[in-house]
Amino acid sequence: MHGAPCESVGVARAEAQPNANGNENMKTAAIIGGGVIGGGWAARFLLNGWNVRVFDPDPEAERKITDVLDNARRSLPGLGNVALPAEGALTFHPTIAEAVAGASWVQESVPERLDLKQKVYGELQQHVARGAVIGSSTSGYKPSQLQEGFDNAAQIVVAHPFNPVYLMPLVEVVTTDANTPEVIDKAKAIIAEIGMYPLHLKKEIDAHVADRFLEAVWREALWLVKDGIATTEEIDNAIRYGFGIRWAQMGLFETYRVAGGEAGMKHFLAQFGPCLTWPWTKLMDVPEYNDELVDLIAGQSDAQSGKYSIRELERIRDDNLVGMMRALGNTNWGAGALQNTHDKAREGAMGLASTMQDVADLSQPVLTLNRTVPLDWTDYNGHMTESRYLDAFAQSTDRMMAIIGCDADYIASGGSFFTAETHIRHIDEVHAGHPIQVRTRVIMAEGKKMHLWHEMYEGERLLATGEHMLLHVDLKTRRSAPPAPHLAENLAKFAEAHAGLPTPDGLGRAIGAPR
Ligand SMILES: NC(=O)C1=CN([C@@H]2O[C@H](COP(=O)(O)OP(=O)(O)OC[C@H]3O[C@@H](n4cnc5c(N)ncnc54)[C@H](O)[C@@H]3O)[C@@H](O)[C@H]2O)C=CC1
Ligand SMILES: C[N+](C)(C)CC(=O)CC(=O)[O-]
Repeated sequence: MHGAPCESVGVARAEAQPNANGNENMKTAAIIGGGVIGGGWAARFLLNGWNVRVFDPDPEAERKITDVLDNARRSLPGLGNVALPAEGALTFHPTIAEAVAGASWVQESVPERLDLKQKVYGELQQHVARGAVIGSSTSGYKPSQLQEGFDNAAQIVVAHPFNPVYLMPLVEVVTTDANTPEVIDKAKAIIAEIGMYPLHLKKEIDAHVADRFLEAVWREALWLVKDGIATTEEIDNAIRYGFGIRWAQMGLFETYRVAGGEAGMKHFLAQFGPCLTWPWTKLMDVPEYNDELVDLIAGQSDAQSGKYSIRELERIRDDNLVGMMRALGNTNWGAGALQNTHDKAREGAMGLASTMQDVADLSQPVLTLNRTVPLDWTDYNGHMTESRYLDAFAQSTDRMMAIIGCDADYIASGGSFFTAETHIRHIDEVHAGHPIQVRTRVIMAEGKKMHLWHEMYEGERLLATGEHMLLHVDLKTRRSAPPAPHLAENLAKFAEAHAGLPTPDGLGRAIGAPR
């Protein structure tokens, strides 16, 4: 179970959350082929609250999906700043007909062989409800090749993901004239709902967009190794110490625009356009695929990374992906901005209020944080590190400020709160991947002062308390000043309502002077 909103606090008025395992209102996805990619799709849907039904003839499929799910449960819940809904139910089925029953999304991820995929589509045509979307994970085939000869062509689209599907947001959506606008809209909406980014291509093309880049880079890298210019490790270093980091945040064109200096892209093109006719690339020329090439590449790869198991590499990759995407979230850019938008859309459903009107019961502490401890919040002691307690409480304070009306517009108009004093007590430890919630009380609101009391819980286990004194300031003079009347009024409502609650244990505590 992941982060169900707590019932006993002043949570936002929210739509009822579906509960795990068996709620018939839950959405259902069918996964046909549960290998590397199908397993990733299964995890993405499950952790976003969907029921998942799998068909895969491999007797090892259940174990393999469980392994992928372990990785996903470890990394995805902490990616965003809002808890995920309760997990759906995962079931395995002996036939395609049984697996697709009740599914509104069917994702085909069988091996990349057109004859095999078409055989599967023949069965899907007979059993999938016509209102459902059928997405194919194919890396290279065009949707017209998958639709050909089937009378349900309208519901078949390419939905090409990236590995690991549970963390990577991009899905290339490729359609044809056979697809109805309803199917395309539904496909895009469901992809967005599970936290991904649907990139709808203007036309179909072999290998879509991203794999064409990857193929070009891959071919050139194989040449560089074959010709003895660089090893696999040196090529990886050229990417990870160089353009790979840039690409992750600005892509290709925006990066080159900046590289053109003040004159931007035109200057960049004037400077580097002529290189297009220089012998910088062998892109159209493919190295011969033979045992010698395989031994060379695989041998260097073993020497480079053989000290790690694939499982270890997956975890290193996932830790890094989560850390990078969370860093991009702090600057609200690229994949981080996408995650922030996804979080924002789910706040209400997870019991988090944004305004006074959202708060169902003013007399109770307000739920101001409902999230999972992310991988990058832990330290060498293997638990959430101390600075993140302040981070979490600061997020709670920000939400409380927004609720009383000190939102982005108010701050832009010149008023805000500064924290004058903080006291945090660490009561119990908590680990990455665990759900935490903060409940907040207004202890006192007088003139410029706002005195807040935060309690952090995992379930009903108290983890920490934070006592914070804030002062309202005029951002022009940088001096304390009275808040706008509507803020003062809202704060007073909370202070009055919370005054009826028992005095919190530890309120006003200081670290005593040495005796
Ligand atoms: N591995 C990657 O990096 C990516 C792969 N893809 C695409 O995803 C698809 C699947 O690739 P992977 O997951 O890598 O392959 P995989 O080999 O890991 O998994 C394929 C799974 O399909 C199952 N299978 C075989 N025949 C089946 C059938 N008739 N019905 C149901 N299941 C069947 C196999 O038992 C296996 O578990 C391919 O189209 C591939 O191009 C897309 C993005 C990335
Ligand atoms: C190698 N590949 C063509 C299967 C890769 C993809 O399709 C996307 C990815 O995850 O890199």
